Amino acid sequence: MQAKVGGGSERGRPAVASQHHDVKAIYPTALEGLRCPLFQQLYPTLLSPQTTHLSSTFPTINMASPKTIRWGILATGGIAQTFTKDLLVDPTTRGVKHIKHTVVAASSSSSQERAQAFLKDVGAPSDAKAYGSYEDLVKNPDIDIVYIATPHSHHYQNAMLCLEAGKNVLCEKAFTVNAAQTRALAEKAKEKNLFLMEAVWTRYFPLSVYVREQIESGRIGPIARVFADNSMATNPEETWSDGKHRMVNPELAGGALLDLGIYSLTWVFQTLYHTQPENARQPPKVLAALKNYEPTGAADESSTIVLSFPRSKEAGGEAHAIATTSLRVATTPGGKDDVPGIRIQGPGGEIQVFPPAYRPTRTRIVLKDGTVEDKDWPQPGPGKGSGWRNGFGGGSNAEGEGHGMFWEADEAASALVDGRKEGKYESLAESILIMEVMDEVRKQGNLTYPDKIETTKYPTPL
Ligand SMILES: NC(=O)C1=CN([C@@H]2O[C@H](COP(=O)(O)OP(=O)(O)OC[C@H]3O[C@@H](n4cnc5c(N)ncnc54)[C@H](OP(=O)(O)O)[C@@H]3O)[C@@H](O)[C@H]2O)C=CC1
Ligand SMILES: O=C1OC[C@@H](O)[C@H](O)[C@H]1O
Repeated sequence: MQAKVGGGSERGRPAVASQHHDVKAIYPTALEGLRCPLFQQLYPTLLSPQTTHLSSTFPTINMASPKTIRWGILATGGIAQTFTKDLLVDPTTRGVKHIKHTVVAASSSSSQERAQAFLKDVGAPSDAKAYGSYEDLVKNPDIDIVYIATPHSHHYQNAMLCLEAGKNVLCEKAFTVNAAQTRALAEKAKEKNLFLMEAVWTRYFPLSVYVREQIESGRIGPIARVFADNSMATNPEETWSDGKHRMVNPELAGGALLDLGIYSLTWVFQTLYHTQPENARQPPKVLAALKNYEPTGAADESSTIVLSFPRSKEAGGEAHAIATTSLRVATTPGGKDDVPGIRIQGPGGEIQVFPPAYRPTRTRIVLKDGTVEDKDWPQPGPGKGSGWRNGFGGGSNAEGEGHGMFWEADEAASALVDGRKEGKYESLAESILIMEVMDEVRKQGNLTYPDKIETTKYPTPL
């Protein structure tokens, strides 16, 4: 039996970006919405029958004007370009009306000219400031939040610089080189009362929200096992023959694990860990095999991780996962998305997510009774998209799509508006736990990076 269901979009039909039900059809005005039975039951005294305008009840809420969040961009490389172009896509194209984003500054450690050229390339407002150092960027008083897009090796020092200067931070994955560094950043953010989030963009996709909801609804039963692969056949000796690229260079915390394996672990954690009630979440036991990339000595070319999550009997008992990553072999050798790199299995069936694991646009649910539900999750966009193309692993945006980095930016901006200090789909504690798992994998595989990038001493020149 083949079924097509709502949310996402059915194969071959136009995109439906939002997961929300059509509340407007039921409650045509916000005031009527607040008079619904559930709201009345929860807040019986908030609205009197005489209330005719929301402004009399919530004088500070102006529903007509979105709050604009002012971003500073730290570094001007590949992903900084993609992120910033996505950031500047009008949020209403994805149904987001309560916030807007603007770019007020960018900085490059190479030169001020490079930062200026970056701002022009991404289409930033003409009055955005260009800086030739990260230190100058964080002094700008008009920045609400800094997006950090340097190699992993530099995240700790760069994020500390921002937090010390009183800036909120969205920092690219992998958060840091090790768990001790993420812990130190989390403590600093707490001390300074600042927002801090790891930019694991995939967690914020409507597709990920849907997968977690399917698990939480219990329709395939308690999840017993997850397979998650994020691998690319890159031919590293040829592509990065001088060994200096961040993917293979130990000085830049190179290797598959921190760059690609983080997504395999993201899928394991967001399905097996994050879907559990908070008080039931327990760290997994970890067994790992790591193959070193010989030409540069200290960077993994492949890592394979077996995880065992303790669970109560009522919650289905111990659950297992296998997370894999490689720079040598691919999840889908032909570059097509025909192999489900992610399989989330319960006694009632399985949820499959098709590659790439970091930017999937297709899911399939296969139930025990033979039901198959396919869905497409195209990224909404401005009609132009960010123009992203993956230089070494294949893959690109479909015509007219955004890249999808705006979802995490929306979450960071919403958190600033709400006064929250962490991302809602991955807390700092969960980021730290995932870093601990990666520490353990490196320990079992004898992989260490140079002291200057493993240290928590700040400042340390790199
Ligand atoms: N979420 C996602 O989909 C992706 C995330 N990433 C993450 O983003 C980060 C950056 O990756 P990517 O943009 O591909 O990398 P790039 O090499 O393209 O850019 C990194 C930038 O960091 C700055 N930088 C500062 N110090 C150094 C240094 N010693 N060596 C190299 N660059 C330096 C440079 O900018 P400047 O000269 O302006 O200072 C450089 O352009 C990584 O942590 C990676 O994991 C990467 C790709 C996709
Ligand atoms: O985050 C990422 O996703 C896409 C990959 O191409 C890239 O190497 C990685 O950093």
